[in-house]
Amino acid sequence: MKIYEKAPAKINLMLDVLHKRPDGFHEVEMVMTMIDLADRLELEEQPRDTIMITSQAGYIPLDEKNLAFQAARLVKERYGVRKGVHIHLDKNIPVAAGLAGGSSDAAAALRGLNRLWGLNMPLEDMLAFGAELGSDVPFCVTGGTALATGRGEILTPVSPPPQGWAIVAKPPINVSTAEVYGKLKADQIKFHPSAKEMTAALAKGSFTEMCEQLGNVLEEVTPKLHPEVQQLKEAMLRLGADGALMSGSGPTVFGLVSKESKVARIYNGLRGFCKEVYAVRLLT
Ligand SMILES: C[C@](O)(CO)[C@H](O)COP(=O)(O)OP(=O)(O)OC[C@H]1O[C@@H](n2ccc(N)nc2=O)[C@H](O)[C@@H]1O
Ligand SMILES: Nc1ncnc2c1ncn2[C@@H]1O[C@H](COP(=O)(O)OP(=O)(O)OP(=O)(O)O)[C@@H](O)[C@H]1O
Repeated sequence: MKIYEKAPAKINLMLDVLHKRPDGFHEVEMVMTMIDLADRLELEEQPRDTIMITSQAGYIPLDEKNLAFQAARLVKERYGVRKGVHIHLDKNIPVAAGLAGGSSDAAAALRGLNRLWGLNMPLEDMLAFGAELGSDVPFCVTGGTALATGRGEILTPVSPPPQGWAIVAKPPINVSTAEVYGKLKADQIKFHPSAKEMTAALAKGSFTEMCEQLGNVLEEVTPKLHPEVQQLKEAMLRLGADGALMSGSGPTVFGLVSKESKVARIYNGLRGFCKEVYAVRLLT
């Protein structure tokens, strides 16, 4: 039997850091939502009790470093499953981009294995396993639109964004999330975006107010290391995006537009700058 699971990418509509915690993680307030850009997982039982990961993408680890492998290993250990699985990852989400590609694959693996092995895993277990795998994984388990607090694993559902489009562009540079958080001076943040105002804008269904409330304190770090990030953001706005922001720790920048008629101009304008550009719907 084969099972298919979709693993959508996330964007951070806002990301604030409150302080650095004694455990080294940062206490955050983020509003995250999913976009219609997704990896596809194909899960199939194996005759042997092993976990095998394959992918058409040549540039991701396929061993125990892969987050989908780690998800499968965790489920097997905790639920005492003595069966093997082959997970094929059809990667579409750019890697190390700030779009939670690996985290979403891990979450989709948890959902898929629950079905493949008929485990009836309670949601709390999936969320707890997700939190062991990475800060973004619990949100990827539930999907939708949520306020994420703690180190990102405490989730409160909020209203989805109004209908609209995201133009997503990843410059050809690699960014380490740990390095970006490491370089942030949490006590010297110049401007804190507001989770409260963002969730209020979403509750109103106002595209304009959602765009006004976009903000990410990690923009104090990544664009200083890589000026292309700021240039891309400015290009998005110049080409007519209603709002633009770096997602997560970057380097991906997304621009938001409510009108489909504006999408092509921004998409085509950015293709000159950047090879990896996508125009996708916000998932509502
Ligand atoms: C930047 C975001 O993607 C925004 O959604 C997340 O905050 C990061 O989520 P993630 O990639 O799943 O992060 P993890 O794999 O848990 O952590 C990677 C590294 O980022 C740093 N980290 C992560 C989350 C957090 N709240 N504080 C941190 O300081 C830590 O140094 C950690 O070792
Ligand atoms: N299934 C996977 N897909 C992509 N990368 C993976 C996967 N599993 C492990 N990795 C590793 O994780 C690293 C980060 O990739 P990923 O695409 O998850 O980053 P990201 O989009 O910045 O995530 P986040 O937004 O959660 O910080 C990659 O360099 C890669 O080596």
